[in-house]
Amino acid sequence: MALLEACGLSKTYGQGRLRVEAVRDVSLSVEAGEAVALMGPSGCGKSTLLGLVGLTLAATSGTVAVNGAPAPVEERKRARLRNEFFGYIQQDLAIVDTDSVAGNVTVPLEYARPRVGRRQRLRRAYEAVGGVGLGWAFRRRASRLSEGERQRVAIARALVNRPSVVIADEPTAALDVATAQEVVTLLLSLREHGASLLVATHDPRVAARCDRVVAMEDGREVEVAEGSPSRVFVASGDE
Ligand SMILES: Nc1ncnc2c1ncn2[C@@H]1O[C@H](COP(=O)(O)OP(=O)(O)OP(=O)(O)O)[C@@H](O)[C@H]1O
Repeated sequence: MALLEACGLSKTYGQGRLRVEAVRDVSLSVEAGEAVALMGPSGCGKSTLLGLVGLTLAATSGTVAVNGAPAPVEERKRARLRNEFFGYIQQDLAIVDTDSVAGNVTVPLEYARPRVGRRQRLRRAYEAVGGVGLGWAFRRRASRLSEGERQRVAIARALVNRPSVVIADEPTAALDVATAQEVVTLLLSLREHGASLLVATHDPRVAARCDRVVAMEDGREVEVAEGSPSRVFVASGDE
């Protein structure tokens, strides 16, 4: 049984002339401890698919099962599952610049059930921040950090609630090559704790370090030769 299993997912935005079929009949599974890269040209539906699989978007059709059970439809139950099962790294990072690193990283724990007390929240946040090598910046304002450091804050926040699956949207897009490699190493190290990674990326170097590549084009999954992310990248016309 896959940890996460999506079947026949489709998502249509808008209506009439504004109608966009962003994802069309895509199936995808993620096993425990697996890192899966989602590749394809800009606008092919990667972020939308991450939203559907990560239960932050409602599908037009198709199903998502978590640990073999269908994802709940009711919003409160979905929110709870999102908080317990997933960690998210959004494309724009969604870091509150005016808050400290500690303040940003404790956010998922504020919604955790059963409740996690303040002292425990800070302890776990400090552990997560230390785990990404930013212990020294725990009390620092997020706005004072470099782009690579902010990316690490986003990773710490995604990990703080010990998720089973981390969903990352272009986590290396704004980084130089060396920092991007460090960030990927950090993300892949989650597997040592049994967590899985589903990462949308344009970067073949990121995809090459994952266990498996799922390629998309125009909302659909396309065939990819086993273990050849660079071919996908070239075929997608981005290089
Ligand atoms: N909220 C929305 N309303 C209408 N159309 C949308 C919305 N979000 C995305 N789209 C459209 O859906 C299609 C897929 O977008 P999506 O962001 O999922 O692609 P992507 O592969 O992640 O792109 P990128 O790599 O540039 O982030 C695009 O045509 C986009 O313009």
